[in-house]
Amino acid sequence: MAALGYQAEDTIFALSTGIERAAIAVLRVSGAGSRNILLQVCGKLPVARKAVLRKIWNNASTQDDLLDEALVLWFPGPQNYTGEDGFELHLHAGPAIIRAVSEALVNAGARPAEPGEFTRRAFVNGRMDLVEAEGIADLVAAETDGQRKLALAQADGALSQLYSGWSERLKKILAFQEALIDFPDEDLPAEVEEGINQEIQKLQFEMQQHIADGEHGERIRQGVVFAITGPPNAGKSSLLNWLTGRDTAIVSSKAGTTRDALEAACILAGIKVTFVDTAGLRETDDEIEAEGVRRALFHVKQADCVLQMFPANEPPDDIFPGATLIGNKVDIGEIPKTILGKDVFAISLKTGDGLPELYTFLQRKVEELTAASASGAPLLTRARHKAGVQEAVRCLHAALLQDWPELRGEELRLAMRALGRLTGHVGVEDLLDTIFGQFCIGK
Ligand SMILES: Nc1nc2c(ncn2[C@@H]2O[C@H](COP(=O)(O)OP(=O)(O)OP(=O)(O)O)[C@@H](O)[C@H]2O)c(=O)[nH]1
Ligand SMILES: [K+]
Ligand SMILES: [Mg+2]
Repeated sequence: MAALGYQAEDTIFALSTGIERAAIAVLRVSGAGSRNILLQVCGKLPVARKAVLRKIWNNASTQDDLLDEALVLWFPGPQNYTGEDGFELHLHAGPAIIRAVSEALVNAGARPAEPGEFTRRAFVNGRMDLVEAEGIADLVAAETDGQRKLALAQADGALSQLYSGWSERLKKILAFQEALIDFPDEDLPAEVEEGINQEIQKLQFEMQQHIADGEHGERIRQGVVFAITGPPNAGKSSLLNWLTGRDTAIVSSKAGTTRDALEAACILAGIKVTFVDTAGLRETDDEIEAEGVRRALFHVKQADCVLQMFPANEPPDDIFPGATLIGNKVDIGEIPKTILGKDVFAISLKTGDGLPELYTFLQRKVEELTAASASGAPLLTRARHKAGVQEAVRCLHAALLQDWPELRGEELRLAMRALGRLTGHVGVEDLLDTIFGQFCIGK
């Protein structure tokens, strides 16, 4: 496993609870020096994994400088989060107490942890793989139910099992492939080679399926984006404000009110949804408005879903690909039921007509965009995973095209390597800083 010589032997500590006002603050310590440090600040080692009330001293042996009375938990390694000896102090959460106890820990030989250092140690000590560690980072950052569920499954190893299952199968294929290389003149049944091909194709198919479902996982993790577009005065800003329950955008009867793209987010069907209100689309000589229109079109292109609005009596001639049509101001004029064969939602942001139906539709749309995979397999959640699985698919494809058994074996090994990098089982030293740098301090 990767060596982290410059820091692995240090004993680290961090405040694991938030810095807002609270009743209790947890200081967490991990590393080989934990036992001695704990003895120095509280005198006697508590029973493992049992919360015990103890006085915390700057130096327990001389009993000078009482700092707090706290719950102490002693977690000897390796059966704990980081795999090293460690302990927790559940202090009264006053800033002066936290500062004084932190200083006592430094006096005793610990140093403050870097962001993600606890989890990085857990990885280095084989307590979890990289995909699980990323799941922990996502779990801590989760704001919506969708993000929480996805992260929990990942931290729990569901995605890792999928990837390591593929690795295991590749290992078997490779073993058969080696047999073909080592015993070219033996009478290995023709089914062996045929079987290898079939198994490679099957793996390739499953991986491609996983990549195809991956958009859903990334949307759950990062949220779904809806762009609101249409001509000036369609009521786009009114819709943004209504959907998010906030007065984000200026609404006025002056056409061309909105220039910049405005974003506001809310939670819909357990998913973070960002609505982008944009400048009304029209030909204009005004330089600033023209830039607004250019940006509007950019957002329409980027969005997961486009809400194309128009005011009563002004039905559009063109429809953006895949857009949902919304006719507003049904209170003052006619709105066609369909345009170019597409259904139209008739609403009024003034009277509230049609809004419950639109809201239900948007919830369904979000569910559709983030639905679990048809096979029930865990979803891919990050670009890093996508790149790794894509690389493995490319290698399997190359293996299938390769007639030379030795070269075919090499492609299979490269595919295994791509999967190994995902979970962190091979060659990931250069990735570690990127991955663990995203964590907060204390995790
Ligand atoms: N009668 C009626 N007026 C509405 C309705 N919805 C919005 N309005 C009015 O229409 C005008 C334009 O609304 P906005 O929300 O600013 O429209 P917009 O599409 O954002 O306009 P731009 O930013 O200029 O492109 C405002 O005066 C709103 O009060 C509606 O359902 N019925
Ligand atoms: K307007
Ligand atoms: Mg507007």
